[in-house]
Amino acid sequence: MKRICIKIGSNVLTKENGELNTSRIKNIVFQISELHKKGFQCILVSSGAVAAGKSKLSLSEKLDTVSARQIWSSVGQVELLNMYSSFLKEFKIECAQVLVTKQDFRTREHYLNMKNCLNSLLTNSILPIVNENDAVSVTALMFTDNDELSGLIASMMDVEALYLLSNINGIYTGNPEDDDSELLSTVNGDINRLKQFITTKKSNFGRGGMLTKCSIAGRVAKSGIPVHIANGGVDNILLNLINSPNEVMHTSFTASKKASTVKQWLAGSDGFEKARLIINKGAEDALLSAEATSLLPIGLIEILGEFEKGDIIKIVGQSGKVIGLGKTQYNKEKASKYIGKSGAKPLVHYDYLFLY
Ligand SMILES: Nc1ncnc2c1ncn2[C@@H]1O[C@H](COP(=O)(O)OP(=O)(O)O)[C@@H](O)[C@H]1O
Ligand SMILES: N[C@@H](CCC(=O)OP(=O)(O)O)C(=O)O
Repeated sequence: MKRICIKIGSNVLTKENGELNTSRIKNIVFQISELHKKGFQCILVSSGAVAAGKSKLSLSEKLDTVSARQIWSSVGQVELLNMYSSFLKEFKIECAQVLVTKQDFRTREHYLNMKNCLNSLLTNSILPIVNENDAVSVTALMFTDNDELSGLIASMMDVEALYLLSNINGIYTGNPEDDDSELLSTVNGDINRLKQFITTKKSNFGRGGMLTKCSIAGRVAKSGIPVHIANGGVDNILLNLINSPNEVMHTSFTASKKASTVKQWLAGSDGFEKARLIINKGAEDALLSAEATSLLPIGLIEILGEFEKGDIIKIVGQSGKVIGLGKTQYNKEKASKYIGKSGAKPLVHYDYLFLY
């Protein structure tokens, strides 16, 4: 069964004034129904709630931005799901609303509950429509945007591909409006070179911007899932991307070797680390070499924060470069005794290490 995750940005789903774009949503639903007929399982991560609510409700300017966003998103979400649900019914497809927060990815229990729910929906041919629970997810607890959420869902559900549908054809080598900017068709590996091309400009209701989109696409591709950025405003873009990708303007992030489910989980755990381990150059070179290498305490310079056995930690080089995320084999107290010393077993075993 081919399983894919499709993320659709606010600007694809709404008109300039923020109202939901019914013809666009109808075409998206049509494409999903066609994919269902071809045996695809689809997970839809849909933005658009805040925009839809904003177009419906004008609020007092005195109202603080958090409350305004909570009102708009909770009212807009009703509009959004109602529209999806009524259009899907024409194809005899049921949909389900799944609202999540970043915290739900922090605890293994919530993570597995979410995974079980999505698997159960998919095996019953129900379309899960996932969005951030903006009613409770405010300030620090938020995802950067639904690109991040869709990357976490893609890793968690081990999909065949992640499609990020935006209001742009893909990543350009400069300002997309400039004639001499070219569309990048493929991105292999290191995404740092893309940063020179990307401006902080966002679409009207966009939250994260292209830089966020790229870093998430790069991480998901590194964990073994191909990612495609394309223009959701083009009719049948998804069907064309899947059926004849070479004829469609888009940017594809080539997937590395598929990581294990544990590594996929670690890949999505950025921000949930309990501590940071500063490692020396020798350890950094060893971890980043072609050899499968575990992190030994002899390579540690400093431990910032507390951790217990089994906690997630972030590994950082002396230069400040983030090397990866890992799950510890023992706690900080024991690790501290072995900093810079040989003779201890690996603090992070290779099987529980995700390298950027
Ligand atoms: N080099 C670039 N190539 C393509 N888009 C870019 C680039 N630099 C900045 N952008 C901007 O990124 C926007 C898409 O990001 P975002 O607003 O977060 O979209 P979405 O709402 O779909 O997540 C585009 O509308 C474009 O204005
Ligand atoms: N939960 C928010 C998502 C905001 C968001 O990530 O928007 P976008 O950057 O357009 O995908 C909403 O539904 O409006």
